[in-house]
Amino acid sequence: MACTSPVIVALDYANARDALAFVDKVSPERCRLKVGKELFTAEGPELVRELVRRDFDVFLDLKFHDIPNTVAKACAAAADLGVWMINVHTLGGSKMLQAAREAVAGSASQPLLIGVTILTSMGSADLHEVGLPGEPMENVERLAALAAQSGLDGVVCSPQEVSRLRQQLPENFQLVTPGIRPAGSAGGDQTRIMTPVDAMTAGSSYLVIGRPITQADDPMQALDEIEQSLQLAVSS
Ligand SMILES: O=C(O)c1cc(=O)[nH]c(=O)n1[C@@H]1O[C@H](COP(=O)(O)O)[C@@H](O)[C@H]1O
Repeated sequence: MACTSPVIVALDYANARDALAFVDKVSPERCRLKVGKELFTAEGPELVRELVRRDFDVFLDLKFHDIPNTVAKACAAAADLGVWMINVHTLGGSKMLQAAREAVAGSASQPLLIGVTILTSMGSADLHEVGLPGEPMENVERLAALAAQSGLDGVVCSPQEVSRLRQQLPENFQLVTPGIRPAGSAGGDQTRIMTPVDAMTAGSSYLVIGRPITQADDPMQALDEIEQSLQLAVSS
């Protein structure tokens, strides 16, 4: 049975043992899983293959950002792992994005190819520091349009930009949103945040959620409460 939940749990654990202790308690129908830089650097592709073998939809979040040739080869290697979704940085520019698109199109498994716009940890002061003028919203709009023109399947953005992007981009364009914080949970290093229900109401396709689940005293209860809030919102 395919997963119908929008929740992608970010497995930001230091090692496979800790990650699998969480994974053992969930099923592929219940949620999707994200493997990012910490876990991948520690454990490599074998853990990714194991999650794919267990039938999970895996988002391999390595945010490739390099010259077009290197990114294309990295995307092809990521696609060969059989993952469901991969990502690249849109700030790599259209030539890099198109090279990534061609590489994924030529792969056997053809994962969804998603472009990171402006990291959800960044506010306007952080953008100005690196020479990007304006507010996060206008930068995200510009980079999302570039991703769409370059043939990507969607973008990573904050939930705060979703309702604007939904008016500008094709209906099937995937809006993948980290920066999700249930009411009362710590923001941590995230700047542009929203609750799970508000993000879905705005039009997010997927909610990427890490610490509010993985660092909770009871991760399964935290996941359960998020799921229940989403179900309540749908039925009300
Ligand atoms: O590409 C991502 O997944 C990503 C992009 C972004 O702009 N912001 C962002 O937080 N992420 C990832 O989403 C996850 C969010 O984790 P929490 O802040 O713990 O919920 C982390 O694994 C980040 O690496």
